[in-house]
Amino acid sequence: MRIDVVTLFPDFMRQCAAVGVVGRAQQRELLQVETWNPRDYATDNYRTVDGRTCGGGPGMVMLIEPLRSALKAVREAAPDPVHVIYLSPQGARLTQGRVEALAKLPRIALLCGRYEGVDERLLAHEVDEELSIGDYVLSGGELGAAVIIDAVGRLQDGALNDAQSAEQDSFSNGLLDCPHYAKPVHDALGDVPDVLLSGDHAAIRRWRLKQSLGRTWLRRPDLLAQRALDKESRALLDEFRREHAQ
Ligand SMILES: CN1CCN(c2ccccc2CNc2ccc(C(N)=O)cn2)CC1
Repeated sequence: MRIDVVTLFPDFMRQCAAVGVVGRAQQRELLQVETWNPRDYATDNYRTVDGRTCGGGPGMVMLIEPLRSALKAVREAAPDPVHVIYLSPQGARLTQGRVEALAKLPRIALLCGRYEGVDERLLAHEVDEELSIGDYVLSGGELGAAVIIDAVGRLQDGALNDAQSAEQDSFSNGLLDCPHYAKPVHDALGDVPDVLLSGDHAAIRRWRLKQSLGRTWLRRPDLLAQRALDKESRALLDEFRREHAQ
């Protein structure tokens, strides 16, 4: 998969994509992340990328031309069609379901707004989808772009050594993750639950599922409401709720 990022901070974006699982996915050529700086496509001597807000008001707006030229260069850089995403507080909330759909595309481009945002005419003609990573205000779209690069990059085939970890990820099965423990088995902070030391893998799987269900019920009942539970899960959640009520 190829991801092109249009941003005034290319070094920052390249660093975000160079570390960890995503960096390794790039080394394995499972993922390619390229950056494009609108300033390189500004035609005036001052490399201007922003303009005064029409109608008055504080702040500046990103100009059409440098962005349009940068996106043209993005499209021409490779044959596959590009799905252009704009990160903004006005976008649809990003979910794991949307991430999984995006991860299947051959190419996406991430347009990162700064200042007060981008000229609406550019958005209307060049952007396919507007996404928000959450209901809060950031100084630019780059952190949203970094989130998408990571969430989509780690899902590329071969990016994760243990395919299961992608499956067992919280949100992949619509539930919050269960607790995790490492040695020492006994610590001043407490002990590792016995079941995890039992070697009984069926019991361990049930315990983890019960913990995921219980935590989701306690912390994110909205997620539980979205999910049909099978017989086993309903029984485990009832058990958890009985224990929790006592
Ligand atoms: C003070 N203004 C700065 C510019 N900003 C703005 C406006 C439009 C587009 C991009 C931005 C960049 N900011 C973002 C971007 C994304 C998110 C998100 N939730 O995904 C939050 N913030 C609006 C606020």
